[in-house]
Amino acid sequence: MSRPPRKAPRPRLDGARLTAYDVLDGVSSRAAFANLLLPQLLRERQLEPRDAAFATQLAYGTLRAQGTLDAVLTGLVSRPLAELDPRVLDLLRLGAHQLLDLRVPAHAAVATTVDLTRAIVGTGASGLVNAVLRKVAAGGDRAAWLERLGGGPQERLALATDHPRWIVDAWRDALGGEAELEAALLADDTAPEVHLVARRVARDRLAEESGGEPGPWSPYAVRLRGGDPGRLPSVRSGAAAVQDEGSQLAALLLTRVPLEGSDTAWLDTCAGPGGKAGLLAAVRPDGVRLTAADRAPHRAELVRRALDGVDDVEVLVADGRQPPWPAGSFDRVLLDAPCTGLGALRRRPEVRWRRTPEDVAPLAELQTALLDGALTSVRPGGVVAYVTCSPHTAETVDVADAAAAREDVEVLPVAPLFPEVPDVARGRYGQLWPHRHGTDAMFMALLRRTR
Ligand SMILES: C[S@@+](CC[C@H](N)C(=O)[O-])C[C@H]1O[C@@H](n2cnc3c(N)ncnc32)[C@H](O)[C@@H]1O
Repeated sequence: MSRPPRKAPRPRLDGARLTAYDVLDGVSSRAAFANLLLPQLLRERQLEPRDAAFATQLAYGTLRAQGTLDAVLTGLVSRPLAELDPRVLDLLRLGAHQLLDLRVPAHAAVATTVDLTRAIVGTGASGLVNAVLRKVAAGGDRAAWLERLGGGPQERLALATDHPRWIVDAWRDALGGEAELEAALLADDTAPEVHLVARRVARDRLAEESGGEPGPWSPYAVRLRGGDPGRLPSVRSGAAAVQDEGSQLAALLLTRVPLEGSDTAWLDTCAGPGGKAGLLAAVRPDGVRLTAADRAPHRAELVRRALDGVDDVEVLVADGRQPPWPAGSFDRVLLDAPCTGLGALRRRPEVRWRRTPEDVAPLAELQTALLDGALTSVRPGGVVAYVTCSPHTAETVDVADAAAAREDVEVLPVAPLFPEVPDVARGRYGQLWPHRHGTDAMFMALLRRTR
């Protein structure tokens, strides 16, 4: 009996690099979100902590640096990058990131990427990857490549900080100049700390339980240095939750002014998945009923779960542009509007390359209609907090200014309501920044219906 021919041994693939590649592939071929896919793969594959950390660094770093990596690769392949097999492009980016941004020795970065290419795409492609990555290595480190790529100061800043040019321009506009621009862009490239919100547990007890520190701005915030918040008993019971300290301030803004007359009906008009509604439910005075609505049934379901067991709340599926409740039903309304999410780029490394300037105008139109709906929902004398996790002027100041131009609307300046938070004023409105406050870049406006 003849023995079957032995298969050539497959190179042992490096678990961290394979996992990073699978994240890049999920993002480019299925529009996956890296911050959801990566933890799932790490759980399934049970990588050693060191490998898991390396996979995270590789995947997030490659996704963030895509623009710079593509600028380098463009000159080294004979075809436009868009015409390459997308798997090959992801592998080239993964290899180039190790060569330019990490202290991985060139031979290791090239050899491991070639092995991956052979296993994932085939031998033919591995030759191309080998040749291109050798040219990347021969061109020196990131600084040398940036010098070679040239461009004007703004283009260089975009490449050096791994941001698309249009976002650099939007940041400059929102910051009012160059002074903090580079610091703001670099802060966007740093993984955020995990923040907790103490909803039905004392903040000090939560800090003790988690080993974290009280947050500097929100009286409910705890900032963690590490560890898995999902293991904490308070998080498991729903007494605490993961929530950026900036989002906590944005929800608290709604509560910071006294009202004349009734103050018993609060509305969160875009509530899914329920983070801010959870905090509002916890901090409202006795006798206040909270209504939380979302247009998407599955998002409303998430709100229902977030508020499970909480008294005096109602969760509805409703379109905030055409409120189904009578006009003037509420004393306070939070509108945490759908937006580009450009203020949370630290959390979602691929979003800066997925979003385009064309996304902004339709969102601004939706935000304007939602703010109109929120102002219809609030009674004369009541307040609307308009917040976004984007600092882009068209989604923030422009939307709020347009509403403020109505004769029945008055702007309540935000900064005096947060005396403990430095440098929060953006004119009459409020703006948090990662580089200033260690939070997402949340925008906040507070409007009162005068009649
Ligand atoms: C920024 S998220 C809200 C986050 C939420 N406030 C929190 O803290 O967890 C925006 C939400 O608006 C919802 N939305 C989008 N268009 C809407 C509309 N026309 N009416 C009501 N909700 C809408 C989306 O489904 C999404 O859940």
